Amino acid sequence: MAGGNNGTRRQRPNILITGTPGTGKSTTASALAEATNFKHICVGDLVKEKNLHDGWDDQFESYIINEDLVCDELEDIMVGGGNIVDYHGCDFFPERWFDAVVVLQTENSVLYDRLTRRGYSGTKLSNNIECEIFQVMLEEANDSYKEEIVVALQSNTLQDIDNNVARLKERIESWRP
Ligand SMILES: Nc1ncnc2c1ncn2[C@@H]1O[C@H](COP(=O)(O)OP(=O)(O)O)[C@@H](O)[C@H]1O
Repeated sequence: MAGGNNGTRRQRPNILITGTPGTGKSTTASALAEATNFKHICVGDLVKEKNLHDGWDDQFESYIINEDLVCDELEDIMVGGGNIVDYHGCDFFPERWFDAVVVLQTENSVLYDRLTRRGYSGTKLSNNIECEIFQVMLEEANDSYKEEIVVALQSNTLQDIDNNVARLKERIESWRP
């Protein structure tokens, strides 16, 4: 993990929202960005838009993200704070970028339905369900960031989204450099 925490220089915090695909990162991040006037950065979309990848992976049916290009692209933006970043991974970002790391979690049956509706099937579907069962994203967050900034939140219902956004908004508003 590169660098220490020099977040104290930011006037506003940066929040990372992570979790297995389908847990509601994008929905939560965009609602939170709207509620706080922060910038929502969907890393998946950025990778596609700016070609920050090394091609398409047929097996995983996704782009092979180029982590160095993503970090270079975001560095200047992150320095200023006020960002809500969403991505289904967190171990390659510089630790110093984030003041809170939120891991969204969803019950297996609920996640299964969401991913099926999204058109996932076969290995792609089972890989993602396993990722959630084994809490891979929570473990990655705990391995990559200080315990006190990692928070796991349930994302099963629309009410959960409202609660999570309200809670995170409060945390953002009470944050001090
Ligand atoms: N907590 C939730 N309750 C109900 N539906 C949800 C919830 N979170 C996400 N969804 C729905 O599940 C789908 C995937 O959500 P999305 O935000 O795109 O997930 P992610 O960004 O983690 O892949 C969307 O159709 C969204 O409306």
